[in-house]
Amino acid sequence: MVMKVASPEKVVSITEKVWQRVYGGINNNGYYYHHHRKHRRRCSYESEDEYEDEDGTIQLMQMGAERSKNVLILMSDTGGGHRASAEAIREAFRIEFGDEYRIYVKDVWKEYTGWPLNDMERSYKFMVKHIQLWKVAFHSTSPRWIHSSYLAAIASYYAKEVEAGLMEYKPDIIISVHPLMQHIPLSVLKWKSLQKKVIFVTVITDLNTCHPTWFHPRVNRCYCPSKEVAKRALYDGLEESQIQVFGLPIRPSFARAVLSKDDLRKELELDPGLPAVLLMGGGEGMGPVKKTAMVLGESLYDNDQGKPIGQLIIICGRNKALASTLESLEWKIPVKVRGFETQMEKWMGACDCIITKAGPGTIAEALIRGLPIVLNDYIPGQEKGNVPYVVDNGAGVFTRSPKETARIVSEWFSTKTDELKRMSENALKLAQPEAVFDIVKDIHELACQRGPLANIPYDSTSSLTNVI
Ligand SMILES: CCCCCCCC/C=C\CCCCCCCC(=O)OC[C@H](CO[C@@H]1O[C@H](CO)[C@H](O)[C@H](O)[C@H]1O)OC(=O)CCCCCCC/C=C\CCCCCCCC
Ligand SMILES: O=c1ccn([C@@H]2O[C@H](COP(=O)(O)OP(=O)(O)O)[C@@H](O)[C@H]2O)c(=O)[nH]1
Repeated sequence: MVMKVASPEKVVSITEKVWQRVYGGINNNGYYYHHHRKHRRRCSYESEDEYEDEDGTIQLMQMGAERSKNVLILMSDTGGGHRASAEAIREAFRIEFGDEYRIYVKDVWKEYTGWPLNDMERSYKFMVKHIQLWKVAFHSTSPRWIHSSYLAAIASYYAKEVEAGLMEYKPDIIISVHPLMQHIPLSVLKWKSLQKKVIFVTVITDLNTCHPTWFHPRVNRCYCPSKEVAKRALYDGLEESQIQVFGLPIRPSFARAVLSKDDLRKELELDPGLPAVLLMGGGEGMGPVKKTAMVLGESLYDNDQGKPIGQLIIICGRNKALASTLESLEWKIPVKVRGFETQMEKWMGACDCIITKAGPGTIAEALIRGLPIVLNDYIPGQEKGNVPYVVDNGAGVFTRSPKETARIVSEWFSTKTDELKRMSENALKLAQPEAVFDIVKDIHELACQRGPLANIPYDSTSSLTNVI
């Protein structure tokens, strides 16, 4: 719908009225003069030609079409990967589309609901510490009838709170990057008759053996990071048209980093000449980090020559106890112990290989940096399949033994440098640095196909409490 008006003052007053009706306020950027085009990538229905007017009368796009679209990314800090992917998507939207999208990254469960939804971080940490418990929880909840009924019950119990949490951000698009954030919000959208208006997409952040809660038949798109996951999605009942395989979304700073290894080492105060191994365990510093560090501290020291053959960087993430224990130790080789780092692309860029548990985010980042990977642990269930993904593609090895890990890295730094090089090349072949851009462009396409903004009546829909 195009509205013609005689003067700018008039435009403002009509716009104001509509903004007030739909959003309860005035948005200064929410109206559109056809000579004022802000971003070349805007949806084609906003093209200048369509709205050209010979007499120069100012034309106004459909109300709200030029306002920023609200995108709500649902995540939880259960591990570090969901936040990292959410931030990657936010950054890619900003790079590709400027202020056309306003992005909110939120753990709506934590902010708005009660137990157990608001306590997932702690429960998850507890469960993965008692790994058998996690294994049972993961596998026993895999059948659809079990997780669907359980999540439906939670959805009804917390309907009002989830509704408030979602509606606060007035989303035009909802992106879930978490396995437990499909069913409940989609139920709420259905109850509010908003399903046809709000675009809902899932971005899966597990590379292979992901939990079936990721797959919900009512999503507009399900972005799978690998063909293996896409097969699972099809098997679980999603249509081919719902599935896209681009890769796991990694922060654009990884794809766009330009600094050389030498410069990074200078900046991070590392030894410029010694090969470097990065040791980590996801956002929470999990896995056999301490034991591995201690064995490496010995094996990377050449006793015959009385000098180190490598240096060690340990990133402990949010595990403060681990960081302070490691800091208190004496080392024969150069060692850097760090807590939670926000510029992982720099630390990875300064190193020659990595030792990590099989976290999908860390793996995908290491592949982009061409780092051969020693996988020293995995969480049963969702991380199990990441091991063959790396090993079968020749980008790394798997061993749970700290001694074996130390032996492998020492050889890579001395007698087997050719193997290190070959694995680095294989890692680069597997890398998908553009995935996050492909994902946001596809979401943008979906938004364009939906046409001008739907004027979603967030304020006027009846409360869920009347529906349930
Ligand atoms: C006989 C059966 C009775 C069923 C009763 C249900 C009891 C519910 C108890 C436990 C729930 C267990 C949930 C298992 C499904 C989780 C799916 C999954 O894959 O989760 C993974 C994430 C963390 O992922 C990390 O992400 C990284 C990605 O970058 C990376 O992959 C890393 O490797 C991963 O570790 O796990 C969670 O988020 C788990 C949250 C723990 C929830 C704690 C229990 C709280 C109870 C209920 C919450 C409501 C949801 C219940 C869902 C039940 C059905 C699935
Ligand atoms: O100090 C740290 C440690 C980890 N990470 C990031 O946290 C994510 C970890 O995700 P992964 O899937 O590997 O494991 P999870 O922590 O989810 O189990 C990766 O993007 C890491 O780069 C980070 O930014 N800073």
